[in-house]
Amino acid sequence: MNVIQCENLNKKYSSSHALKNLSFTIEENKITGLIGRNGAGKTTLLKLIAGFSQPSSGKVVVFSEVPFNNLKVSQNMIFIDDNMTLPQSISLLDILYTANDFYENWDMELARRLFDYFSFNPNDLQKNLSKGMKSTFHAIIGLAARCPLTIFDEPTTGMDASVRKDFYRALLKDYLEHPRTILLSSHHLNEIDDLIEDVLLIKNGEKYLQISVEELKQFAIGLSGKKIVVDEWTKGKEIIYKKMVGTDSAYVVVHNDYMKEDLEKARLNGIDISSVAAEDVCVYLTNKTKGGIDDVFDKR
Ligand SMILES: Nc1ncnc2c1ncn2[C@@H]1O[C@H](COP(=O)(O)OP(=O)(O)OP(=O)(O)O)[C@@H](O)[C@H]1O
Repeated sequence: MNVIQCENLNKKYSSSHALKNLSFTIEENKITGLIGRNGAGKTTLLKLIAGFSQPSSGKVVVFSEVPFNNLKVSQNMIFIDDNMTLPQSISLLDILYTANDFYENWDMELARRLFDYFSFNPNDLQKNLSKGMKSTFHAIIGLAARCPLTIFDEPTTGMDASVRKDFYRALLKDYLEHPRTILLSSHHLNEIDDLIEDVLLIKNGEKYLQISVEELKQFAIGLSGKKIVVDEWTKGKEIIYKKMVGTDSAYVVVHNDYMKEDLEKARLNGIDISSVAAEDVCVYLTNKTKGGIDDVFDKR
């Protein structure tokens, strides 16, 4: 069953066209990573799904309903980001007890355990937390609420590496015990590629790719060697990234649609063939130019 369905979704602001004709579906009980560069439209899309804003045109359907101002959607969904508005004058612990009354599936024991594990002071106020602690507290709410649709928009902002790891591990463990539909936007695909099942990659407000992480890991290969030989073996291929190495060698990333035998032949011709990490594939695919930042310097 699809929990989210978007059809030709557009969102225009006065100065920008943030989402352009986005169409996709998200299945129930999957963790999907929403990946895209700064300004790609991730937050805009997540807010439309959450029902916080309305599309300029096109359709967004969540739990078979239009999410804007919709009680069924808001009862079954939680949206976690670093701007969450929480009561400013009640203590952190009281916020958790308030959430306990609000969310049907709330697990107070899990919330307390995580709260203690991350060394929160029950009497602190949310407004006095550091940036990373605030994100961690919001993440606890997102996990313990166990909403059928859980949206995390850049949930790890400000968290240090160790807390980020703990959070992702907690998310995975809890998801395995209590499967639900989770949408997670992140700039760090390398940190979540063991966690998410599918990737929705958006570029300049458009859907670029929606595939499983496993497929993404096979999507591209890197060929390196003498430029003249690499050029020959990548002729007519979809080039995703290209850089010169030294004066006469090159590293080229291409969409992997080679036959096994051809790759063997390329190896015999002195080409080194390597896999490309899922995160790098996304970075290359969403680069403005094939050479990335190197092009700024090479064209002087
Ligand atoms: N309220 C707004 N008014 C005008 N433009 C907006 C507004 N919100 C977002 N935008 C524009 O829409 C585009 C997409 O922004 P959005 O915040 O959705 O991107 P993002 O992928 O979440 O970026 P980041 O990774 O930097 O958080 C950007 O060009 C942004 O400037």
